[in-house]
Amino acid sequence: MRLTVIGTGYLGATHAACMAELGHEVLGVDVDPDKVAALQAGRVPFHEPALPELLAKHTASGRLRFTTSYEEAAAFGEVHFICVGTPQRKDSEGADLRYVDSAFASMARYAGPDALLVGKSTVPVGTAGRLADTHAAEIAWNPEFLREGFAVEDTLRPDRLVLGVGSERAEALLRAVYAPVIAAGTPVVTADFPTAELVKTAANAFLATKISFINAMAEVCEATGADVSVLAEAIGHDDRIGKKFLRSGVGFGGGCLPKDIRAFAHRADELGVSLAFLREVDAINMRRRDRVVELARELCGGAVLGARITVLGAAFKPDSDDIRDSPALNVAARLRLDGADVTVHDPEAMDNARKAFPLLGYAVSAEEALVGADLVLHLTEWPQFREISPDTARSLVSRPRIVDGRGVLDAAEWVAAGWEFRALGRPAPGEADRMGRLKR
Ligand SMILES: NC(=O)C1=CN([C@@H]2O[C@H](COP(=O)(O)OP(=O)(O)OC[C@H]3O[C@@H](n4cnc5c(N)ncnc54)[C@H](O)[C@@H]3O)[C@@H](O)[C@H]2O)C=CC1
Ligand SMILES: O=C(O)[C@H]1O[C@H](OP(=O)(O)OP(=O)(O)OC[C@H]2O[C@@H](n3ccc(=O)[nH]c3=O)[C@H](O)[C@@H]2O)[C@H](O)[C@@H](O)[C@@H]1O
Repeated sequence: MRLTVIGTGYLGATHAACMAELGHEVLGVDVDPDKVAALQAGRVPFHEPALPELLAKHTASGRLRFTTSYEEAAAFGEVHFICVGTPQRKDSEGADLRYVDSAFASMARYAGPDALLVGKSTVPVGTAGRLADTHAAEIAWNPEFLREGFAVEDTLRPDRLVLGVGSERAEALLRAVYAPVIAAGTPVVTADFPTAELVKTAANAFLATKISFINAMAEVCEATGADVSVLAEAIGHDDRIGKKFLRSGVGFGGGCLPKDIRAFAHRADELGVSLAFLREVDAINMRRRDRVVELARELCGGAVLGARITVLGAAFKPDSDDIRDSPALNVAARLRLDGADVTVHDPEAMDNARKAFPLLGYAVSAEEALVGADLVLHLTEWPQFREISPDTARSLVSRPRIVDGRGVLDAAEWVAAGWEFRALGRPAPGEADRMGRLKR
């Protein structure tokens, strides 16, 4: 089939390359000419494992092309996937739909009567219906559940496909697009527009809630001397709870979970339904960042003014260079504001971080970042950081003090190398002998 993908960011570029991998002829469209030029040259303008190989393969074969022209896109294919951004509005918690509205309007203007416009962006419930009422072209909604860092794998082998359709023809077209994925046994859920839209926001709300649940337990652990990592493991053994998304730490960030729970709570208010608990989920999440800042102050003797602080990590999660709402950079920037001399290192997100936070210091390697540090904060769990030898690190810093904001470093190893070691939601190693006694 001949497909177009409108908006070629993290979602759209991945979707375009994966649709080519499924055997389709694909034309990607973006309003950003630099992005289009990079993609057309076979270069992915962000870090996403496995995507560069796929993009190079299909741009070289000519099966995948990119353009800035909607006119060309309308003439090219019949099914158009809309993957533009839906960031948080500047003036409220709600989603900014201007890019979605503009992409649908542009496509509807040029598209022929047989075109199917398929929304993939995450939108407030009711958006698809409103667009269907506004435009003559047929509309469908096919929300996306991929995770950054696993985007290609998640697109080619998703847990499920959700097809929000208003006609048998739309369903048949989408089933044809995804035929190889469906043939591999992927469950398909067909739904009306509002249900399809809600599946997406509900899934992200559930994931965010699970993370904040364990982080709220971390707060209770901190107040009692209990250990949240043991707690998470133990409750995770219950199949009904499961171990996934129970990693406590500095909390969730990124271009999706934070803005999606805010937009969902906002939309629910408009509908007269209370999703107030999502505001608590958000608040718990933001308190974890406060807690790291507070721990940094505590470890630096009450104030960070003048302290040299190393922040390991800038991306919102490993295997990504995405710094949107990154907990690591949020903490780093706040410490800088409090007068600390902050140096950041990240294996992939340095360019993006530098652009967004030019006042922070940056080091080309973790080792360079550690030199002379009074305090080390481990805030994005890149595998590379787990390989740092506590002994080597000890020889580089001024004062061996570390906060593990992701709960993955081996405390015993760091303590044995002479480090003062703190992790969120876990007793400091020296406190272990008080096991079984309540702190308060
Ligand atoms: N990043 C992710 O992992 C996932 C994102 N989503 C959702 O997908 C949507 C896109 O997210 P990202 O790809 O992360 O955003 P992004 O910001 O990386 O990409 C959006 C792209 O759309 C382009 N664009 C904006 N207006 C346009 C227009 N009128 N015509 C053509 N292109 C236009 C921008 O230049 C940009 O390249 C959002 O709704 C997001 O919530 C859903 C699942 C996963
Ligand atoms: O709508 C979206 O864009 C996507 O949002 C998330 O994907 P993503 O943001 O790429 O990354 P996640 O792996 O979900 O991690 C999100 C944040 O939660 C944090 N996290 C995750 C898991 C966990 O146990 N604890 C935890 O703090 C991560 O460090 C990261 O900051 C969802 O997992 C995807 O299904 C969804 O498609």
